[in-house]
Amino acid sequence: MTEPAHRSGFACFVGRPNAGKSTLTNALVGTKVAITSNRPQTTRHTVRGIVHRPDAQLVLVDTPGLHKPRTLLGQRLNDVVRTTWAEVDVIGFCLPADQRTGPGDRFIAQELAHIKRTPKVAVVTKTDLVDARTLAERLVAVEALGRELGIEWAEIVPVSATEGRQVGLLAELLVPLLPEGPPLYPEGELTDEPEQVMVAELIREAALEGVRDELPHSIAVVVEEMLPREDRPADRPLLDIHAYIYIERPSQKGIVIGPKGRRLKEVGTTSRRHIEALLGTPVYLDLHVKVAKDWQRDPRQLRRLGF
Ligand SMILES: Nc1nc2c(ncn2[C@@H]2O[C@H](COP(=O)(O)OP(=O)(O)OP(=O)(O)O)[C@@H](O)[C@H]2O)c(=O)[nH]1
Repeated sequence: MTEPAHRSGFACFVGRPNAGKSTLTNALVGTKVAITSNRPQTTRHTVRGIVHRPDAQLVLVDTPGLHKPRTLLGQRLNDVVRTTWAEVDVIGFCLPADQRTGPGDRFIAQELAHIKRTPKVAVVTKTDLVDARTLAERLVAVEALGRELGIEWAEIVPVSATEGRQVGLLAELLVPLLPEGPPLYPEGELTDEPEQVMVAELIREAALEGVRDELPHSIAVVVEEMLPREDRPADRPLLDIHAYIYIERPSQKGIVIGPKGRRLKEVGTTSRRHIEALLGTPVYLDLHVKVAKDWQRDPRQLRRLGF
């Protein structure tokens, strides 16, 4: 018997904010690469996780949520999403099991219906949050949504990323939808997102914690420099990271820094812990807060801030 051909390609998960895309990416890849949170719209950059298997390599592209654009930033994000959709080999449409199909899902599904060539897999996420009967109803509703909009689901798969339920099955079902080809990335590589971008995401995540309502979308982070400290013994390395937290108005400074700088200190401690876990090396983190006026509306600033 001949071995089946090796397959490789790209997949992206789409879905309304909080649908569980990042968590699913992490569960498939097995390492924390994308940023998750219990609040919507934390995933701004295209973060790839790579599933290496003997028979296939699946490159996961994690896109930001598609949403009604109100600012230049919103428009850019939507463009990124559509470009990604047209380029991948398979799209996973994530719908949370614990919520009915809403206008947000419908909006995305309508957009998806225009992308004819790419196979679409409906992934019903967070199955651990519902009973069997509700899950069955959701699966039927998802099928009906596809029929109504003229989308032919290649598969409909219920998963729980946090419990690891059916995550392996999802990978099994995605692989045959990929084209035949050799691995696209060397083994061992989890993501091709530059480390600095991931570090910036971790800092941004920590900076937003607890102040999201006051500062929605007003925080951007740029890592200026990441350098190994010189004159350190080989067994005790230290990575110096210098980063700026950008806000839009001077009045927001107080919120980020907090009384007597306590909040900023917390942000530093939390993000340093996450960065150390990500990079596997001790880190010295130097954080500064800067005002970049109306950065969301200024193309030059947006580019500088990585959007
Ligand atoms: N119980 C349960 N919770 C989940 C599961 N998957 C994700 N969640 C939770 O749902 C929330 C949103 O998950 P994310 O993975 O950040 O969702 P997302 O779709 O990437 O969200 P955005 O980045 O906002 O687009 C987080 O609090 C997760 O812990 C799951 O399988 N079961």
